[in-house]
Amino acid sequence: MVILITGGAGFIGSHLSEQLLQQGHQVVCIDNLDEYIYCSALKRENLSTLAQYDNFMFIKGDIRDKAALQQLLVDYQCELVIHLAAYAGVRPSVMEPEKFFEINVNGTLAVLEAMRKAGVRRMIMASSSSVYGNSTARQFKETDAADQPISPYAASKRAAELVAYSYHSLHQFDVTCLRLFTVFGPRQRPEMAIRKFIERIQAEQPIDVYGDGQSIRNYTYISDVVNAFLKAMDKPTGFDVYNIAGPTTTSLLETIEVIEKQVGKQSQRTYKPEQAGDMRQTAADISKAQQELGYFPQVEFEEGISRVIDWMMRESSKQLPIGTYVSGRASSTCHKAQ
Ligand SMILES: O=C(O)[C@H]1O[C@H](OP(=O)(O)OP(=O)(O)OC[C@H]2O[C@@H](n3ccc(=O)[nH]c3=O)[C@H](O)[C@@H]2O)[C@H](O)[C@@H](O)[C@H]1O
Repeated sequence: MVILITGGAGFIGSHLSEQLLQQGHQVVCIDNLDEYIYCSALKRENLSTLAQYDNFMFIKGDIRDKAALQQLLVDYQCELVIHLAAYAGVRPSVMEPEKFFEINVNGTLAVLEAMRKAGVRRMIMASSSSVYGNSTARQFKETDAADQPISPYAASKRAAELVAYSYHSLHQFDVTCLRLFTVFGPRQRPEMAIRKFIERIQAEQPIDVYGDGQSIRNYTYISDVVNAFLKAMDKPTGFDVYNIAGPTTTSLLETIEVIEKQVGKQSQRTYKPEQAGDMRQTAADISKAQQELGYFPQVEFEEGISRVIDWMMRESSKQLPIGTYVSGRASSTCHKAQ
């Protein structure tokens, strides 16, 4: 199958592309190698892995360029779009909401419109656990209301789902939205907690702990997320949303303890106020994905952490720059995470 992946140079996109290429699919990746959330050198490194495959094609471009996107879809005779391009990150979205809406909502609309004009009507898109807001439900279900987002990022992801629904309704698009729960693994974005914590604990530098440490996350290992996308490709028609999450939940303090144990060092913790836009807890009911997609997460949290640490040890020998979000723009020098 010929598949167009938006945002294919990023963390999830590069892992998914690799699997699809290994399965013999032709992958056309469009990515603007943006520097906003983190350094593009890391995305170029991801691309270098994919460039080894003959069935991989990379186009540096912006998803809002509808004409170019339409041309790509036609030229390569794409049958499916996997839409991952987005500004990610709850906390930066509070500071610059317009940017998040411009890419996550208008960008999604541009992709859908280009698809309509090119006659491609199948999309799988990455949504987010954040759409559930601070719901008091013990485990979020797809049938729960998702109309009280607590960050612009969450609102933008929910809006993208709704725009996609309108294309399903008006133009008979088949759309599958995967609501991903805090994904982690090798190539993870540098400003996300797990990567930041491992790096800083290893380097014996202090870590910031937001709130009282009791917030809860249902972390999901990257290979389980890739598997969810592959399963969704077999799902035939209609419009659906699915929770995609790992097997367990952990509190922030438990997460830090697991990392300390595996790194073999104690953290130096600086407690900071709870961050605006941060969810208190995420926990998924994944029974719909189990029943309808056959999605069963395989990687336990501790095993996932151990794999990330192994990867980071291997990477540190390459001395790659580490970019991060710094007050509204990626650090221009792309040095150490803040
Ligand atoms: O599921 C999602 O939809 C989202 O998952 C992710 O968001 P979060 O669950 O907030 O992950 P992440 O930043 O790793 O913080 C984890 C915990 O560490 C705490 N945290 C974080 C950093 C830090 O320095 N200190 C800290 O205490 C922090 O307060 C939090 O309690 C994606 O970033 C987002 O793009 C989106 O995809």
